[in-house]
Parts: sequence; C-alpha cells; structure tokens
Amino acid sequence: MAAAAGEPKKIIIDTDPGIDDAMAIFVALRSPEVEVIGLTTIYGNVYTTLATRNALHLLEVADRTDIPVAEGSHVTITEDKKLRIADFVHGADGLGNQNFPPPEGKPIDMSATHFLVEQAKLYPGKVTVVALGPLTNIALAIQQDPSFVKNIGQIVLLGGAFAVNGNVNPAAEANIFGDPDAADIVFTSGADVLAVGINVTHQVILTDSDRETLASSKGKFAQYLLKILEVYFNYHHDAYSTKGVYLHDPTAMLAAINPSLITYVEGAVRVQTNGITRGLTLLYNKQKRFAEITKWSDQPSVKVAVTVDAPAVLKLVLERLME
Ligand SMILES: O=c1[nH]cnc2c1ncn2[C@@H]1O[C@H](CO)[C@@H](O)[C@H]1O
Repeated sequence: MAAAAGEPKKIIIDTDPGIDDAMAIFVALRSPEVEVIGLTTIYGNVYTTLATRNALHLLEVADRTDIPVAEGSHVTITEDKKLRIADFVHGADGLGNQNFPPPEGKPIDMSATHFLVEQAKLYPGKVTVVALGPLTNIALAIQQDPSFVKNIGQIVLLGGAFAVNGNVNPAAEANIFGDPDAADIVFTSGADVLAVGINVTHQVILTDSDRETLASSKGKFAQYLLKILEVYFNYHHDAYSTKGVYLHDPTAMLAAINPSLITYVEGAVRVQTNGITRGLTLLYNKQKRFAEITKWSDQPSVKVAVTVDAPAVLKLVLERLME
C-alpha cells in the first residue's frame, strides 16, 4: 500500500472485537497513514478468549494474517474475574451472531503486555497504541516496565464520558467502567494520552441511509460489515432514540490517524474507582489554583477530545470501508 507523506505511523490496536472494533480495524487496515504492527486483545464487548479468536478471524477476513495477535488479560488489574461483558450490544459471538467458523491462526506466544512493552522499546517514541477496550493491558505495561511511558509514542483511547452521561449508567462509560483502576493508572502515568470519550463519539452516527450507502459497495469489508451491523443497529434502535449507530471505535481510530479531525483540551483526569459513580472520568482543566491539595494536583496533563468533525469522520469511514 502506498505510504502517505513520510513513514506511516506504527499502531498497535488493543481491542475487544466487537462490531465497532471490527469497523475500526478495517478502517486502519485501509489507511495508508498507519501501519498496523499488531493487535492485542482484551475483554469488554466479549471475554478475552473470544476477543482473541475474533481478532484472528478479522485479520483472516482482511487477508492480513501477517499481523500478530497477542492475547491480553482475562481479569481486571485488581484481578477481578467478575467482568461486565456487552454481549447485548454485539451479540453472543461479539460479531453480530454470525457464528463464523473458528480462525485457523493462533495468537503469538507472548502476552499483550509483553508485546506492548517490547514494541515500544523496539521503536521508541514511534508506536501509537489505539485502545478500544478496558485499559488493563496498557496499565499492566505501565506497571511492568518503568520505561514504557517514555517509549510509547501516544496512547489514543476510546473511553470516558467527559461532562456527559455514561452508557453503562449515568456516571460511567463502558471501557472505563470495565477497569476503572487501570484507567486511572493510564491517565496519571505521564504518557502522551488522548482520550476520545462518548461526549465526542455520540456525535458520529452511521444512519440507516448510510448503511444503504455501504450496501451499494461490493467491497469485501462493506459486505462483511453489513452482516454484523444488524445486531448493533437493533441495539441502538432499542436503547437510544437516534436513527443509527454510534461509531465509537472508528472515531477514536481516525483521531489517531488524523488528529486534525478533533479538537481537545488538556488537563488532569482522575477516575472514580468505587461507589455509585465508579468509572466516572473527571477532567480538571487546571484553571483554578485550589487552596487545598486535591487528587488532581500535580497530576500530568492528558488530552481530552471535545469536538469532532463528524461529517468528515463519517465520510472517511465510508470511503475506506467501501473501497
Ligand atoms: O450501552 C452500552 N453498554 C456497554 N457497552 C457499550 C454500550 N454501547 C456501546 N458500547 C460499547 O462500548 C464502547 C463505547 O463505550 C464501544 O466499544 C461500544 O461498542
């Protein structure tokens, strides 16, 4: 594939596929601006074992079995095994109840955390992690290797609900709710973090008529996605009064690919890890010097997306998936 101006940006996609994950992975594979150097898997939309199976399957659909898949954590960073799995959003198989045959490939003989640490070391400052699920693997990499934060180029994460309601409950967005302790580690790590929350992704909607546009393409990604999107549309029709589906993961992916599609503010983000607001993400914009020392004082700044060029994101998603 022809490279964009300069070297394509190396990305690792940390993913829990997931219907919108599948879209984001395919968009990345069709984007000359980036080179996907690996997928790492995590629970969220499905359990980790199934996420690994789906990641391998999606790479087989894309004819990209050259890309390694490293399996991630099966439990939260506090070793909680009671996970919240969003099968009611994505289907029991995570891919729209299509029951695809099992993949032929296998994950590599290395954990997701080890893979993240190793690749960041191999290409210091050059690797972007696009994290589309709960942040356990990333937090483990931060804990396991003190140089990871400095070696990793950027962490672009789909997560949080900044100054808006969550999608698990009024307080929390699903990926942060999945492992709030891990999320707090990532936000306070000092790494270059860009958070794309549902305050932004809820502006990017694939409507029923966009789905018909997608259907007019004979491209293999468009045709594949049409099959799995049915379940995602049904869920949105039931749960929201929007006439389409939210493009969470593809929006975060495109923010990593082309940062000019979004604007962001900077500040310190902490995550509530218990109580009724467990999973709440709260940004301190550093505008007031508080008299007291707070849990946000002296925390490093991260970037939090606030606006998105939604028509441009939608256009890019359709273009790249319809090729
Ligand atoms: O209502 C929901 N509950 C749980 N997960 C959801 C819901 N809606 C979407 N997602 C999934 O969680 C991420 C965005 O928060 C996306 O990966 C989306 O597919």
